[in-house]
Amino acid sequence: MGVGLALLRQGLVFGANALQRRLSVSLEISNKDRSYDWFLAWMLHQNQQLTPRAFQFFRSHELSVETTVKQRKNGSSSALFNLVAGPGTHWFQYRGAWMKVKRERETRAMHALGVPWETVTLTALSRDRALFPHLLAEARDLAMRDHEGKLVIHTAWGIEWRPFGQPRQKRPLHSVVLEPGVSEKIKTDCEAFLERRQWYADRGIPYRRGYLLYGPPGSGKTSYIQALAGSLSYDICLLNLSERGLTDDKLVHLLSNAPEQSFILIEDVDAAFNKRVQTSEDGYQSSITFSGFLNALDGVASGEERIVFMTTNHLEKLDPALIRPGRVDLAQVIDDASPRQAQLLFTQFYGGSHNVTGISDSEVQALALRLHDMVAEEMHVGKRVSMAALQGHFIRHEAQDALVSCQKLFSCKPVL
Ligand SMILES: Nc1ncnc2c1ncn2[C@@H]1O[C@H](COP(=O)(O)OP(=O)(O)OP(=O)(O)O)[C@@H](O)[C@H]1O
Repeated sequence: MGVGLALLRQGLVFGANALQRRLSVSLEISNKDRSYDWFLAWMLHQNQQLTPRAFQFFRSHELSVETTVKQRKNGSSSALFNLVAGPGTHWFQYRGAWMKVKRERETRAMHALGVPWETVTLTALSRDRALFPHLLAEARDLAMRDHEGKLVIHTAWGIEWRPFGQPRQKRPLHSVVLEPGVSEKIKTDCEAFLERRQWYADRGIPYRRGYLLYGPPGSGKTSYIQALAGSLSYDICLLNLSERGLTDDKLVHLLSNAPEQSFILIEDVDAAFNKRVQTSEDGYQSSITFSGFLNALDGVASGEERIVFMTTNHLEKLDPALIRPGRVDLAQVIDDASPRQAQLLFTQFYGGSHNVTGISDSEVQALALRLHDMVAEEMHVGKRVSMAALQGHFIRHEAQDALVSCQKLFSCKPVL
């Protein structure tokens, strides 16, 4: 009797397993893969839409919170709390099939950035294998739709690039006021490069272009690069050379595996390689070497497109090896406010549709002209002001008052 029952039990277990194998398909997605974030965002989206027949969560008791901070136009911000399926088991229905989501977190092993490894295992109670590609394609399309018309900033995650934060509203290129012709020069160069892929291939020249924007802090270097990326529908890959754990090998990998249609942005490149030894402010010496960095910039000769933007406040500190043609093809100074730039920034700020001060546009123009003359006079005696300082000043003052207290913003600075 006992033997019979044991056999029956074993038979049932075997049968149930066989049935499960035949009637269900499973898919494992780890947070090493890009589709992991897409899938979680898709789950969240479905949960918010709550289209009961297409998608339905069993009332789950294991939740995680995802907080998104949204900046409003008036500068204030609000936080949205979204409850997503946390580690544990959840069920939902997709295209008529029940699906089990098992989200697991590995607590012992951590990712280099202190993020635990995670996996979600999806098991569909259906024999239809096409469900997963459908679901993943939906999740990817949703993520792409979210990014459409927006600027995505990626940062390095170990040897991978991952989107950092929410996609941002693109900044119009004209809102970064540079000296006449400078923006056009850089944009035209970049566009000409993008049209010459075949030209490079025919001559066996690696298809890459390097830009260096140099000048004092707050002159608009970063803002311009981001606005340019947005105007060309490119993303930004922000590379921090001082990051702990970054090695020469990882750098080569990151530079050769940047997402398509993206600029690689390396800020303050002088700080990273002062005197060819790489140190950060707290004295930490990373394992990247200067020659390793140059090799990574050169990369292996390949047809892959690569556009690198570097910025610095101190051109004189850069090693000539770094700024030779091939590594830096176009170097452009982006300086403190010129009289013309200050005038334009003023009219952009207070004039046209932004005119909420009640003064006429011609009065705004007249004030802008006075600012133009003030900047010219100050420059004459060796005093200058950054565009960032002017912007900050305009934010705090009405058009009529802006000029009164403007003078104290100027300080003596060496001319580049
Ligand atoms: N030329 C400019 N036109 C419009 N706004 C500007 C300009 N320059 C700076 N700003 C404003 O000042 C702020 C700082 O600018 P940004 O970070 O681009 O300067 P930066 O040159 O990259 O500075 P740093 O060298 O310190 O990194 C931004 O909010 C930007 O809007």
